[in-house]
Amino acid sequence: MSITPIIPTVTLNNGVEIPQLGFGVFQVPDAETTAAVTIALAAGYRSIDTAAIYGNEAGVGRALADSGLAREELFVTSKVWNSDQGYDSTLRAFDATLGRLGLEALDLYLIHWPTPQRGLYLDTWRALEALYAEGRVRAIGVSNFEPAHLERLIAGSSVVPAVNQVELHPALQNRAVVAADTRYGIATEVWSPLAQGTVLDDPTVTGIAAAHGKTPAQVVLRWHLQQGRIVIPKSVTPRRIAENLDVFDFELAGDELASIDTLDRDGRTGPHPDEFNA
Ligand SMILES: NC(=O)C1=CN([C@@H]2O[C@H](COP(=O)(O)OP(=O)(O)OC[C@H]3O[C@@H](n4cnc5c(N)ncnc54)[C@H](OP(=O)(O)O)[C@@H]3O)[C@@H](O)[C@H]2O)C=CC1
Ligand SMILES: O=C(O)C(=O)[C@@H](O)[C@H](O)C(=O)CO
Repeated sequence: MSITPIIPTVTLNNGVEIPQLGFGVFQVPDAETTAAVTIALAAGYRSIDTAAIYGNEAGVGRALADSGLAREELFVTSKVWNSDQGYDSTLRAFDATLGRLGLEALDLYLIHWPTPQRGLYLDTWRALEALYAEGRVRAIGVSNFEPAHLERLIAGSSVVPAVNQVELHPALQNRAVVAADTRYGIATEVWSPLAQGTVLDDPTVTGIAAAHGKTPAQVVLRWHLQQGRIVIPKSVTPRRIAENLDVFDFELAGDELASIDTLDRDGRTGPHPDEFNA
């Protein structure tokens, strides 16, 4: 008999609690998203990370509606895409996102990328602040914000982001961003926590996995969790969806965490936020 794990939560800077482990759906076609999210919810995930640009908010919404789970049991995140930045266009994008998801409110809404060349992330943030003030979203945050972007945002606004969702895994530990998040009281949420699978054959990781009778993916997720980070691994493979949740029955020792720390090598899988201007 499988037991549904209890997923710990992280308390955000406005008191809202977010599950520390959620389910990401980047690169999952809309038609396949309902099945993947349904499997994830049945396995015990309660937090789903999507974005307008993923084109699968409707698929997520169908799975949420069919799940039979009460709305307050779920934590749903989406993001405003770069081309929708700006005050009015962000408000319109948010309405469209809610419509596709079939929800009345979001749990977390993020600015997807700063795209600093546009010069619009402050206007975009003001729209998120308005949505937050109206109670249409329980927490607002950013994604892919470097320390300088955070500094400018916080200096020019009244709500400190609750979350900064950034690329982080053993090969790209993004220490300066984590330090800035901590300094400002922002929770770091990790995208590509498994580096899209590319760190799973590293001998340090496989050695620790063998010692614990766990998989490399479970070891990498545990490394994140024990450092307080929020993770949103993606999989469309039922066995892996369950595997990635089965990480609450073992603990890495301090020297094991430290040996994974040594794998940092600027191994970015995505674009640098200062350069990404799509
Ligand atoms: N804010 C942002 O800019 C970004 C946000 N994200 C968010 O973060 C989420 C996670 O990041 P993502 O880039 O998808 O990458 P992940 O690091 O979660 O890796 C996903 C890849 O790893 C494979 N995988 C998953 N679990 C296992 C396992 N247990 N063993 C072996 N392989 C495994 C998956 O394969 P398979 O599916 O075939 O099982 C898939 O190829 C996204 O889905 C999205 O929600 C991602 C990128 C950017
Ligand atoms: O997955 C995301 O959330 C992203 O923003 C990126 O992966 C982006 O869409 C991209 O494809 C960059 O090359």
